[in-house]
Parts: sequence; C-alpha cells; structure tokens
Amino acid sequence: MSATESTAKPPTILERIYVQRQKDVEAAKSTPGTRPEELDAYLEMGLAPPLIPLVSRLKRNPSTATPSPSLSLMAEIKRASPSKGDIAPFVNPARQALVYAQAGASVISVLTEPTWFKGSLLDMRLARAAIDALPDRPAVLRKEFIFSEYQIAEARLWGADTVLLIVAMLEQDLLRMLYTYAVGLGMEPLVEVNNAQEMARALEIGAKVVGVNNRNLHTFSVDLGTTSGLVDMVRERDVVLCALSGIQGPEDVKAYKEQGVNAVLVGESLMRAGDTKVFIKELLAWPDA
Ligand SMILES: O=C(O)c1ccccc1NCC(=O)[C@H](O)[C@H](O)COP(=O)(O)O
Repeated sequence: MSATESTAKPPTILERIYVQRQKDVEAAKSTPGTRPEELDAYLEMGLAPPLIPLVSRLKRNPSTATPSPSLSLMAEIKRASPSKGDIAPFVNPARQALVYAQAGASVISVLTEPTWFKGSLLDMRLARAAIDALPDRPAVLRKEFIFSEYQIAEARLWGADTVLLIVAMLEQDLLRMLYTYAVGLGMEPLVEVNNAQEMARALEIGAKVVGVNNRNLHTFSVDLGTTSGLVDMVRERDVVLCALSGIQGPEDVKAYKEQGVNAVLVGESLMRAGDTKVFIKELLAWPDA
C-alpha cells in the first residue's frame, strides 16, 4: 500500500490503521499547543531529552563479550494488537520497561497507536522515565504507523531515540524524506520490510537498521522464514538486521543466530511470560548477569 493508492478491495488492517492515524494526526496538528510550528519551536529550543545512538546500542547485549555472542533484544510493550486483541491491557509500561532493561534489552519498543494497540505517547514517556537514569540504558523506539514528519517530531519530544518506518506504507520519496528528517533529529530509524523488494528500497535510502517483519501486515500470517530469506541481501553490508514478530522460544533465536541475524524484536511472548527476566535470558541464551 502507498499513501496515495486507492483500491476497490476491502481495506486491509494496515490501510484502516493508516486512515485512522491520518485523522488522529490532523487533530493533534490543529490542537493549540501541539501544532507543527509549536513542536518545531520546542525542538529549536533544545527541549527534547538527550538521545542515545541506536546502532551502537543494538550491537551491545549481555553476551557481547562472550566467545559466541547471541543476538540483541528489542523488547516490546504491547497492550493489544489487531491480530490477538487484548494481550496485557493493564500493563504498567514503566515497570515493564525497567524489567526489560534489567534483563539486558538493547531497545524498548513502545507501541503508541491507541485504537488497535491501546498504546500512547504517555506509555512511551513513562517507559523512558523508568530507565532514564540507568547506566547504559536501552534505546526507546516509538513503534508507530508513521507517515509524517510531525509524528517524528512528536516522538523526539516525548523521549524516543528512534522511530519505526514501515516501507509498505510509504512511497519511496516519502520514505527517504522521513528517514532523512529522523536522522537530522539524531534518530536512526528502524526501517521495516517484509519482502525482497521492500528490502531493496530500505537499502536504497541507506538504512542502517533494517527489521524484517515476519508478520504480513495485510493478512496477519506469520512466517519466521521471511527474515531468513532476506539475510543474504545484507550479508556484506554494514546493516544491523533484526527479525520482527512471531518469536516465541530459544530455538527461533538459535536459528536466526546461525543465519547471521543480529537482533530480534519480541512483543507478545514477553508480555505473556511468567518470569520475564528468566524468559529473556533463556530466549536469548545470554550468560548470567
Ligand atoms: O501484531 C499485530 O497484530 C499487528 C497487526 C498489524 C500491524 C502491526 C502489528 N504488530 C506490530 C508489530 O510489528 C509487532 O507488535 C511486533 O513485531 C512484535 O510482534 P510479536 O512478537 O509477534 O508480538
């Protein structure tokens, strides 16, 4: 789907989210206090909180110094989803972020979309506040359906270190413009792809962190082989390759490690884990802290 395309078929979930988010963003843009020129002024005044760089943080995890380092973790705070409904609607995002950080996550991903995921910018702000003073804190990712610079400015002001750009939602010129804008604000984006054509588009704009979504956002079907099938496209490149969605157990991560994947992004399995820290340590096969 692109921002401009129309289709006679019933809208997919991605299209429905996109339409709703356009309305949400228009409302925010016309609200006194959050108009684009006001966000720009806050950015120019240097009011956004300090950043940490995504790429170097993603390359560090509790196994980095061991003889056979495992993958890094992007740990997601996910209250609900279109495919599963409620997952953990009453989670405390601050507490969850702290647990993820203490377990060794490199990135805390916070879904900020309200209608289908029950997330918010406040969730992200609280997650960041909970980990802010930690030594070597994880980076904070605004996990959102982004199609405008406005949403990236919002993310920066609310404490994100990085933002998600979904290639399937954006025409190439817009993708490049949003990527450049985010980098200009100090945030290296996570660029999400789902097939070889989208991967080629991510590489063409110079993305340094690429996530392959194993979940097809049009059909919800999950295939962990989606990431495996695209590893060769980045093998000789200076790209951090992340597998996104559907990761449930250590065997999934072990297979990705053998294939050369650098990081995994995990949502539902972490939200449903009994002992989150133990689950993470076993999932990633990390050494004792
Ligand atoms: O999770 C969904 O149902 C979903 C549907 C449509 C668009 C996006 C969706 N999820 C966003 C994500 O990318 C996942 O939350 C993330 O990759 C973690 O996935 P999982 O570990 O399977 O919860």
